[in-house]
Amino acid sequence: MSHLRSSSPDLSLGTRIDLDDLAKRYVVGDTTVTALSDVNLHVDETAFVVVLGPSGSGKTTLLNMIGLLDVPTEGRVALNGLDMTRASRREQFALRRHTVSFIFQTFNLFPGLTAAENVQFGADVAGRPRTTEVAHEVLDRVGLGDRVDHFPHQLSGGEQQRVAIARALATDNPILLADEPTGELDFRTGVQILELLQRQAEAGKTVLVVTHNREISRVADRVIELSSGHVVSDGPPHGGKSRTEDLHW
Ligand SMILES: Nc1ncnc2c1ncn2[C@@H]1O[C@H](COP(=O)(O)OP(=O)(O)OP(=O)(O)O)[C@@H](O)[C@H]1O
Repeated sequence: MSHLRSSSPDLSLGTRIDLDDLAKRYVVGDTTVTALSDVNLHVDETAFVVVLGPSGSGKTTLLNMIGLLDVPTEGRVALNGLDMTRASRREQFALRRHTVSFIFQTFNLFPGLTAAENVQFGADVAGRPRTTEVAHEVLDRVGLGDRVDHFPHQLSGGEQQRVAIARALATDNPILLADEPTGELDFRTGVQILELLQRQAEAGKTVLVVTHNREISRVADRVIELSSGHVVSDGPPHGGKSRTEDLHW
């Protein structure tokens, strides 16, 4: 994989995710936990994709595989057609840096940095030029142009999640991976965050949201349902895609 250079701008172009015959097993003492098995998944559209499943079904493990944060026990993970299971750590680092961005349930902002500095950090990590301008531009885009100098503790939960989304957008990476991004938020704020994520998919990103909340899956373009580490269904939401106004939880 010598074509994979750490600073290659080509790496950020695609949004294709391929998981082939994937399995992940954890060995703890005498017990082997199968977190994922026989997973075959292909995402090559820019879309709002929801991975739905109950607690322990393997959602976070799946996200970690796609985000190259962990390696599978069996099978293949490819991003933009590049087989990451055969790549060196350095090559994985390069691809991760230019392809995926993460959004977490608990926001994971740096408490000692302002909103703008948190977002600028994302742009810096991705090696983008003019990161101060980028930070202000994306904070404007998520509706926080008037909060740039606020620290996380001076922001509401929803605003903190917007900063986290802005930090992910500041990387300009094509795939956004969000683990229960509305889990800490009240219903109304959660819906606003979903709308913001939907807009990113409409603007050309692949947005993959992991949740146990079936209601959220109603507004997805595609729902991948996990049960005990298996993909049990994959397609548009039952009854068609709903509008966020029709959600209740
Ligand atoms: N590092 C680990 N070591 C051992 N077992 C693990 C590890 N990580 C996850 N597991 C197990 O793998 C299974 C899947 O875990 P995972 O966190 O992916 O599920 P999840 O669907 O994201 O759950 P939740 O919604 O509760 O976060 C669970 O049975 C869990 O106990």
